[in-house]
Amino acid sequence: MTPQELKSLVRTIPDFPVKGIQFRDITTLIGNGPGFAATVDWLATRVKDSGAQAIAGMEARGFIFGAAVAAQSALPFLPVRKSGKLPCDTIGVDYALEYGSDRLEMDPTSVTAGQRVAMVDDLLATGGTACATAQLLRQAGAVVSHAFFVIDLPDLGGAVKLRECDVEVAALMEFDGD
Ligand SMILES: O=P(O)(O)OC[C@H]1O[C@H](OP(=O)(O)OP(=O)(O)O)[C@H](O)[C@@H]1O
Ligand SMILES: Nc1ncnc2[nH]cnc12
Repeated sequence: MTPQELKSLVRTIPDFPVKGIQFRDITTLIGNGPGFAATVDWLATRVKDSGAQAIAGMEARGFIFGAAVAAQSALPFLPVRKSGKLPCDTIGVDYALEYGSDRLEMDPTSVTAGQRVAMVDDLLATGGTACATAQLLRQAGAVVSHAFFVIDLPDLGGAVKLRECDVEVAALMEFDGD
């Protein structure tokens, strides 16, 4: 499937979760078997080329793609979770989103010192989630140099912000604000 065909599988819902947001919904993409497989293949190829030794995915939509890519690549998967979900001691970080704020936490012992960890998520908007995740992973001892997304919303500046945090970015498709 071409990137353009994959893009056509993403559904846009206006005014969700708040008025003025064009919500780019991957439900319809992952609901298409060949589309989901081609998306995971695209991500797995980039992860392999990056030399990553593990994949971190951000709850919740990052788990869908991150875990699939990790399993296909036979790499460890590190879940970066929303606040209060992990039963162990955690490290955490608060961050801002396109439509609010949140907190992410992880088990610091899930990373080994110097491990090269790539981030995988469904969508890059302001970059708040991915920058916060890079900060957490680095605090735990990881080397974080790459992030891979299905969707980038370039108007929101996430790729620029991530490069400022020394993270290289690649995305399968882009949506302009409209
Ligand atoms: O670049 P940013 O501005 O940080 O936005 C991108 C993040 O927003 C969405 O997650 P959300 O927090 O809505 O959670 P969900 O995956 O649980 O739906 C999306 O899955 C990314 O993780
Ligand atoms: N416009 C958007 N659509 C889907 N998920 C998002 N996460 C942040 N902004 C988003």
